[in-house]
Amino acid sequence: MHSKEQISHDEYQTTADWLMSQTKHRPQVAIICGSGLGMLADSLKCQNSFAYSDIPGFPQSTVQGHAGRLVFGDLKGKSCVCMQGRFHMYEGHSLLKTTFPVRVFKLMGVETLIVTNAAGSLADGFQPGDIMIIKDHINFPGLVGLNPLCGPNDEKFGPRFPAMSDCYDKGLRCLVMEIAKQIGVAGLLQEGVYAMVGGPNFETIAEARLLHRLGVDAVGMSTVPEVIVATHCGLRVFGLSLITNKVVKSYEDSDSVNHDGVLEVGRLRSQTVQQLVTELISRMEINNNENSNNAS
Ligand SMILES: O=P(O)(O)O[C@@H]1C[C@H](O)[C@@H](CO)O1
Ligand code: HPA
Repeated sequence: MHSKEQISHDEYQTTADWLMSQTKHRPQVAIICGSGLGMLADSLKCQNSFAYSDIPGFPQSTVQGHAGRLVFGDLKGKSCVCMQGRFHMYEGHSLLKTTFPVRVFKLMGVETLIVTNAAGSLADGFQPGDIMIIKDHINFPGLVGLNPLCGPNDEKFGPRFPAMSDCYDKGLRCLVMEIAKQIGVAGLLQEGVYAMVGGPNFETIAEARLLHRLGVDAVGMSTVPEVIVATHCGLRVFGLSLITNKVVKSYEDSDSVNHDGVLEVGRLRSQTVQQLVTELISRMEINNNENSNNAS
């Protein structure tokens, strides 16, 4: 059972200490790359990278389009760490394991987490290739008790009952809207609600209709556990979904979604996503509390 598994504070600290012994970078910003979005790491300068298989305590990526590499580097004067590949519940990882890197980042001094994902759209006005700023989420696994915060609470990371009503930072969302206007891609930008489902199968038509009626704008199989754990330990969060497909909602529709198509849209939009994230990092304010955090 997921909720019986525990990871001690010392285990997170061991991984953080190992990484800090292997790199001089002390990241302020962490980026998690969604399916097909691993190129976000390419803009980092003075890179140090580590295969997940070499990092003590790290799970392994098994999904195509998720390289399984942690890349440290500088971007526009900010120190960053980028996960080229994330962990999904459907791969068989517990939710604690899928979110393991987030707490490690916190212990390394990260203060802002940028999450990206590939997602299918339910909202009528969205098109494949659109980029949705996440303003809120619905945690479907969480509604049935699958939450990374289940089990004993580690007060050193955060409270037993954390608020989730403002987990996607409003200032960063407005900043990205502004950047999109300035770089001429505002027409691609949407804002909406992301819902996490367990996967790995894509939605049935009845499920798609249910999600649509519930007000979900985009659906995917990740991100929410990472955001919950990040919010719990006080990280500032920004999230975006690349809309890779429309979720089929009609029995008359002959379209169907597949992972190769998802990766293809990632490739097509990679430059725009990279530009938005790079400008965001460049312009965001950082507290400069070098490696100081209250989670240690
Ligand atoms: O890691 P993300 O959420 O970007 O991956 C999405 C959801 C599935 O893992 C996969 C389906 O194509 O892409
Ligand atoms: N559904 C769930 N996850 C996804 C989709 C989708 O349509 N597209 C990309 N990830």
